[in-house]
Amino acid sequence: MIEFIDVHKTYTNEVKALHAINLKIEQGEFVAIIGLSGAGKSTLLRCINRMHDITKGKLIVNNIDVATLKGKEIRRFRRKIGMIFQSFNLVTRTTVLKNVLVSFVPDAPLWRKWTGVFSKQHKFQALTALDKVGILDKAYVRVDQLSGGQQQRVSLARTLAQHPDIILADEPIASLDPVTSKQVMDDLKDINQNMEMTILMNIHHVEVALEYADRIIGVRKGEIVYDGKAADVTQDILDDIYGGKREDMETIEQEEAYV
Ligand SMILES: Nc1ncnc2c1ncn2[C@@H]1O[C@H](COP(=O)(O)OP(=O)(O)OP(=O)(O)O)[C@@H](O)[C@H]1O
Repeated sequence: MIEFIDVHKTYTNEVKALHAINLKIEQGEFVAIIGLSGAGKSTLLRCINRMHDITKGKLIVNNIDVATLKGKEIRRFRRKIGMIFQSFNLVTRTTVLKNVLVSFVPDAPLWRKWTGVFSKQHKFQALTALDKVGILDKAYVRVDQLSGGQQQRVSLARTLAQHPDIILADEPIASLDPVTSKQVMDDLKDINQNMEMTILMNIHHVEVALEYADRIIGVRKGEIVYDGKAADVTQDILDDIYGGKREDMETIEQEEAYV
């Protein structure tokens, strides 16, 4: 479970990115975080695996108080939290398989890291993950010879090979065409349903968020303004998340009342 208890995040430049966030996400949920650019979506996601430190409140992930982790504990903790990015974060000049095997590096003995020799078991796990996302046939192909969608699948396979409890997806389809986006979203849904991994995703494509996620969290100016079922999201709710149109309307109505 992921639990935010009155979490605040202020960056060193005084930008208040998160304000009084209270949130509980149960294991196995598929959640999409939506909101305008700069609303705080990435910050919220990146606090979960301690890429950013929170400045106030408490953040509990799988019964661990994230702020108390130090050094090696952070690395161990992160192994249970996979992350995929808009930019895929792959080493493009090497093979797909080697990119997936990298997920085992923290566990590998030092000599294996130096020589790049991985155990049969790790290779089997990496190939299984590639099979799971439908690109087993690309295992020995260099990443720079793959399409964007295939590269995102490699990144997903690398995450799956870790067997995480949680997958954080930061704009996973932002640089993909609609057809490839659908394949990646189908993969995420399948992983969520069949492997019971929690998926927490930042996304600008509202229609995709509503189609795939079970729960929507709407963030505006660092605050949660909607938290509920995707099926219950209305146009009014979207207007509220994206720019406070309703507030503007109320102001206009009040001004008109004075004329
Ligand atoms: N490392 C940082 N240092 C200082 N300020 C930051 C940093 N990262 C983000 N911010 C600021 O914090 C606020 C929230 O940013 P964040 O990236 O979380 O928003 P977002 O909703 O993910 O935006 P986008 O959709 O454009 O990715 C913004 O005002 C941003 O400029």
